[in-house]
Amino acid sequence: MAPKREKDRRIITCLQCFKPQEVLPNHLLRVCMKGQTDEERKAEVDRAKTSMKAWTLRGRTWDYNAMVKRYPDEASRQALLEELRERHFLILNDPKDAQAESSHRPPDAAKHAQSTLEDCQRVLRASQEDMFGIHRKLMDQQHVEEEQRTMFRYFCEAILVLIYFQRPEAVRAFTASDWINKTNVDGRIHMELQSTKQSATLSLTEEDSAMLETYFTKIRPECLQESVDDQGRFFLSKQGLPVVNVTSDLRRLHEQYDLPSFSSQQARRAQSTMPCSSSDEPANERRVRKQKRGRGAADQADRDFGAFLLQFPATASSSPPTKKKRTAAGFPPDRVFYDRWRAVQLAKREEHLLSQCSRRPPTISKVSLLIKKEVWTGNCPRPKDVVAKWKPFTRMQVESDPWIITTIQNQKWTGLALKDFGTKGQGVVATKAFAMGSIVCDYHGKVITGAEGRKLVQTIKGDMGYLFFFHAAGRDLCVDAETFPCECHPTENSMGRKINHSSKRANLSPVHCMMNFPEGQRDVILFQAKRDIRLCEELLFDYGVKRKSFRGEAMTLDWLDD
Ligand SMILES: C[S@@+](CC[C@H](N)C(=O)[O-])C[C@H]1O[C@@H](n2cnc3c(N)ncnc32)[C@H](O)[C@@H]1O
Repeated sequence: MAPKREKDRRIITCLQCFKPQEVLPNHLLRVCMKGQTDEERKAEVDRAKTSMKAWTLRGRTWDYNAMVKRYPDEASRQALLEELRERHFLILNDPKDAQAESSHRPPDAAKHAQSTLEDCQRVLRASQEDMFGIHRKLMDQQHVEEEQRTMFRYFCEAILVLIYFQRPEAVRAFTASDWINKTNVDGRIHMELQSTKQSATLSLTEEDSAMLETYFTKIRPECLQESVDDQGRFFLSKQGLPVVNVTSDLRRLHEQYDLPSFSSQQARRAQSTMPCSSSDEPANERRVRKQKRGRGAADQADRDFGAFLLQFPATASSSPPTKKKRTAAGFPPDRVFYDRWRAVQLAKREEHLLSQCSRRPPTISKVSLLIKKEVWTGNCPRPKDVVAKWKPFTRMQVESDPWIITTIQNQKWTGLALKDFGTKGQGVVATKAFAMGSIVCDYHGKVITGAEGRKLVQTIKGDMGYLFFFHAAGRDLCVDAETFPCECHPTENSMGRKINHSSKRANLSPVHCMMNFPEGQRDVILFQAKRDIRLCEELLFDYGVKRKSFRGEAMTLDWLDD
């Protein structure tokens, strides 16, 4: 029987003797800090709590696949693996488990013997391959049976219960908002379960997080129904109702794989009380494992994903390596690298599509059209994902963007119209919505730089006609705003120069760029949307006019985010 422990007591490691203590203050008082003051002991307790918290946040789960990548040497890796097992770390994708699957204990034996963590987590390993298959199908937007979707949800619930030791109640109460507010810290996904009575912080591996994300983005939205109150919960039934019984879900997952069922309580008990030492493994099982793990498998395990990518470059247009090709090249026959390869390709394809809509965010129909033009048979990005990933330009993209370069030359900016604003004269309005970060147009005119520009900056104050910018890129430069229409476009309305001033309602920022024109680089002032601009809104920028008596317009330029 498991030793009696108070229900929610947290074990904290004493940083003096490095032994875990149930009641650290008492331990310090009696043993490690006997002769010291209460304040010193209190400070020590705080120090130990902080250390424990940091350890919990960093996680105690190691992924064997990540270890293979980091420690290609088989012998050192095995030594590390043994050490970690002895210290009761949780090893994901442990090669030891793969062989243990077929020889699981019958239900009765599991009831009587104290369950190990491996027993409790067996269902995750047994179902992993199937779940990756469902994950892949969902990513490919292929049809996934209702039953498989439900199993995938059970699997995600089981991850939280059996790997992260959450109580069924906490999993039930887990909300979409908890998930949305997660953060990535050094490759671990930190998430606060705010909705539980005692808020808990989980530190998920990227792999586990990817499964939950797939549920969240591909399965959950299909369950949402307008007439059903989902209470903002993360896990929903196919009717869109919050899941009620996580324990039953777990049991059904076990039944599906013909495995004895393990409860969350058993998993927590196994985690806190059962050693998970390699010596638990019967000698004959170990031998069988060694025999099964032939030289080929060891070699495969030593190869990392980087080598896989070198062998099979993942570009937007490349075909995925078939199982035959993967195995012929000495890589594992399973789909772990294959799946990662497809994820890399998907990202490249999204990048490729986004590069064709760099100036402004695309619409879903535009992305769908772009995808149609490609000859991709599978692994197609979803238009709405592409739209969601659109980001404002980086400086480098802007400076070489062919559309912007051409449009500066021909002054045919789209989505802009002149409007009469009475006392302030004409102004420019948006005839289409511009998303924050979009390049709207340029401030057209001859740019005067160097000594001449500096002289103008110093002497021209008070003269109308020059919109002068100073200290752009560490230099003084002015734009001739007097010659209108400009010499290069005598018949065109240069929209940028018709934009009125507002310091409070400015929706554009002037930014300085060195545009890469075919004839060479040139200074250009572009207007970038400071925020989303609505249809029919007047475009305004801050002229930088500080005093009424000052008749010129001056400003320091912003920089585009790199
Ligand atoms: C670059 S032009 C803008 C276009 C100008 N409204 C026109 O009709 O040609 C700058 C001039 O517009 C007028 N202007 C711009 N913003 C204004 C404002 N907020 N209020 C009044 N006049 C303004 C001023 O006469 C200013 O010198």
